[in-house]
Amino acid sequence: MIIQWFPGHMAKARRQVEEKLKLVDFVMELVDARAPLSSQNPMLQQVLQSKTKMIVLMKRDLADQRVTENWINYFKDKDIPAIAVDVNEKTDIKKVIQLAKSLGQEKMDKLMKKGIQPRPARAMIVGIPNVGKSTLINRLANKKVAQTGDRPGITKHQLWIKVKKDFELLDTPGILWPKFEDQMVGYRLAAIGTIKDQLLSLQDIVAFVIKYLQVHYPALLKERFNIEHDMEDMWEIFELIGKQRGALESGGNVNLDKVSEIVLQDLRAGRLGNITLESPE
Ligand SMILES: Nc1nc2c(ncn2[C@@H]2O[C@H](COP(=O)(O)OP(=O)(O)OP(=O)(O)O)[C@@H](O)[C@H]2O)c(=O)[nH]1
Repeated sequence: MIIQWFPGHMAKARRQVEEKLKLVDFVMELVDARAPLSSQNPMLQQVLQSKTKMIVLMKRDLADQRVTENWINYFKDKDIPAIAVDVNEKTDIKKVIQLAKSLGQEKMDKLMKKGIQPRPARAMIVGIPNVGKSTLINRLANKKVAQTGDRPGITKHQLWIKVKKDFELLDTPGILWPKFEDQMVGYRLAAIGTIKDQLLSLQDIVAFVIKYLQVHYPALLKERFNIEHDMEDMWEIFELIGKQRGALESGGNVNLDKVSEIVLQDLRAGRLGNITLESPE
């Protein structure tokens, strides 16, 4: 597999997350609802150790709702509270706050039993690049929310966002790298736009997507590109799409990279329909 993060980079990211973890009671791990396992960080569990976490499946508006429900049950079976979110839905944001408050409350109850004074529960958001960390923080902060100010002895500029009177959020998320051990993971992450297209062959990513759609979403593929689920010749498929969408070179040949971009743009924008690229089964 050609994708590599510099080990130094990873170590630094991990250290930064570990530092911030000391400040919080629980963690909100953001994953992409279109590929919830592939977009998890492989080392987060080790980093978290016994810290409580909840999972937020982001971008549910682009994912397949039925599969998203399966994923929520999958995590719940592992005793991890999970919730799916479209950041543009206010009710989703409210549900995140409710769930976070209940986790925070559990934590506070435990601390109070040990004689510690009640205080707001604190959480941080972690996730791989582009999963929606900043957007969710902004929605939770809801702009008018006051920030509680620097706390001494902690990295400068680190602020607590007061989401509710009993729930505060660290204003900077923890960024962790995705896992690349498996080529399929790479394809899924590239398809949803988490990793740069240049890291894998654009045409390979699209061939992966088309094969997946032929098996799992044949009707959507047929509707958007008029491609049958049993068409095997990838060259023919690319040609068909290229001709439909005018992705041609000067000599009239189909431009394969242009076709690839069209398919990926359609997929990422949800124009193909609601699609999830991996299932719990
Ligand atoms: N459709 C949809 N798009 C979303 C959702 N949440 C975030 N996005 C989009 O995803 C993209 C990435 O969001 P960011 O908040 O910048 O992601 P991030 O995790 O902070 O990214 P890094 O700064 O790279 O670590 C943006 O274009 C957001 O608008 C969602 O629920 N639905």
